[in-house]
Amino acid sequence: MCVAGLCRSVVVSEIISVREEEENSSKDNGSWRKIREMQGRDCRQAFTVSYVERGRNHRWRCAEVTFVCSDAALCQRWVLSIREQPKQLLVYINPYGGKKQGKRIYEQKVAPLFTQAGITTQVIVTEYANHARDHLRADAELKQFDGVVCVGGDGMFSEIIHGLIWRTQVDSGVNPNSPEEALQPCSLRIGIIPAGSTDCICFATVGTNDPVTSALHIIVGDSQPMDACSVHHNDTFLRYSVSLLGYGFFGDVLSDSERKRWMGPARYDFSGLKMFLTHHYYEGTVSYLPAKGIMGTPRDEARCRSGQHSNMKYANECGSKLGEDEWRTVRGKFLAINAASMSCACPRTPKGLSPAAHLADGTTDLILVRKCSRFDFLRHLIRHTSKDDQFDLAFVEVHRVSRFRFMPRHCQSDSDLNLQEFHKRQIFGPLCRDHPACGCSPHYSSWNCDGEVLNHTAIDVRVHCQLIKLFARGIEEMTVFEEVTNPCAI
Ligand SMILES: CCCCCCCCCCCCC/C=C/[C@@H](O)[C@H](COP(=O)(O)O)NC(=O)CCCCC
Ligand SMILES: Nc1ncnc2c1ncn2[C@@H]1O[C@H](COP(=O)(O)OP(=O)(O)O)[C@@H](O)[C@H]1O
Ligand SMILES: [Ca+2]
Repeated sequence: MCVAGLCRSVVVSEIISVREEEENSSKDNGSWRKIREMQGRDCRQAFTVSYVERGRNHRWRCAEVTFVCSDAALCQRWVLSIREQPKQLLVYINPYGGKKQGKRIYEQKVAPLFTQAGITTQVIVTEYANHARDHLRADAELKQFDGVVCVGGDGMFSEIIHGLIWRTQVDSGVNPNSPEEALQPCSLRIGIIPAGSTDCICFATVGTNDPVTSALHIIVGDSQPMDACSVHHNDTFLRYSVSLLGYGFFGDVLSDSERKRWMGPARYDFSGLKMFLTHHYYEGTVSYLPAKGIMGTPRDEARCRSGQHSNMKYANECGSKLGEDEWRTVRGKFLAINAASMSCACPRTPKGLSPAAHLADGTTDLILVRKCSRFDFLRHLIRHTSKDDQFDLAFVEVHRVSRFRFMPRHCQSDSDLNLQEFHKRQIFGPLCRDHPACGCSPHYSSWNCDGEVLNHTAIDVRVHCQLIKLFARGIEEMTVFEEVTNPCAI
């Protein structure tokens, strides 16, 4: 089918909207006359298709093409051809995330696209922390929605999954508090409109932090399954994590930066530099269950890409219980203990904390950075921003695991303490009890759990394969184009 003499085609699954052109419409600015001149008098039907056009760096934009034909039935089939797209969405906006632009970004860039695509919305601008989580847990009439949209950063996304996962378990009679329970996957998809400080979950699942691109992934109804870890302390549920669980460096950066929220996203640079200079290390024991039956390792060259590895469920996942004897243990002094359940790519590190990690394979990559010199730690950090392998250093080890535990050194009673209580005690005592005057490392760091500080240090982490779904498709290989469907052929 030709437009202005050019043969054009559109990928059916990337149609945003289709509208019939009315011949006598008041909006007709002579286009029908032009269509007739070029296509002949037989052309009685025309329709305009809005579709996804790819730009640079995984960005999507909306483009339009008008098709003409003589056959009304063909035209109708096109109008009905849009595949399952969401029709009703529940939108939560965090007005205080990132640079406080969430509301403006949604109203100016996203809402008009939803309207064009015929999507209706219920919009809730949050009024306090955990507003969205609590609304999803108890109040939201979820049956009427095809998905939930989160406008904010990783912390806001974390609220949404906590609400949704909890609600799904309670509705299906699963005890969300038990670390041994197989959790019920959430059926509603979540869309992320990036409006936070790091926005790593959006970047690692879409390839860019661009609100329009994210809105278009929602409109075309993309679906990307994603793993989530449950974090427990002594059989008490603490939180879920989908991206980074970090103790030591990333935990300290987060807790320091929370006191500097007024700085906006720059707080992470400030606290990052401060914590790098402080150079604290922490002692403890990490035990882990290596992932079984896996098809890759954290040292692979291959990346998690759309339609390839991102949807691989490894044999170990969701699966057979591994015996207690298969646990491995590492004791030592660590600058950082990180678990990356996805690459954790973000503008700070476009390849990510664990570049070969997969979104939906039922595993997390456990990265142990042992105590080393400041210079060596800097080498490790800088490698996140270059082609060099950040794991190819003597003091770094990385394991693909399905479960892990951490126990800080020092007395059991300390590690059982709620961290707030522990920090209170520290105010009245020296940081290091062994060497009161030396100013060396404190005993405990805290865990950075997708950008939220955890109150306990001793934790038990289990990966739940494909527990949630996003309106995304993973990062596309730049050279790969999907099969193109010519409208003449439908
Ligand atoms: C000298 C060059 C140093 C380069 C360091 C590169 C390493 C950066 C890794 C960043 C990993 C980010 C993982 C994502 C974490 C987010 O969940 C969390 C909260 O995000 P948000 O809610 O949007 O604010 N962000 C962080 O914890 C920030 C870590 C920044 C560390 C410098
Ligand atoms: N209305 C609100 N007022 C204050 N805090 C909020 C509000 N809505 C959400 N939050 C909290 O703000 C924190 C940070 O949100 P996020 O969107 O991740 O921004 P950032 O990326 O800048 O950290 C989250 O912990 C979330 O629970
Ligand atoms: Ca994973």
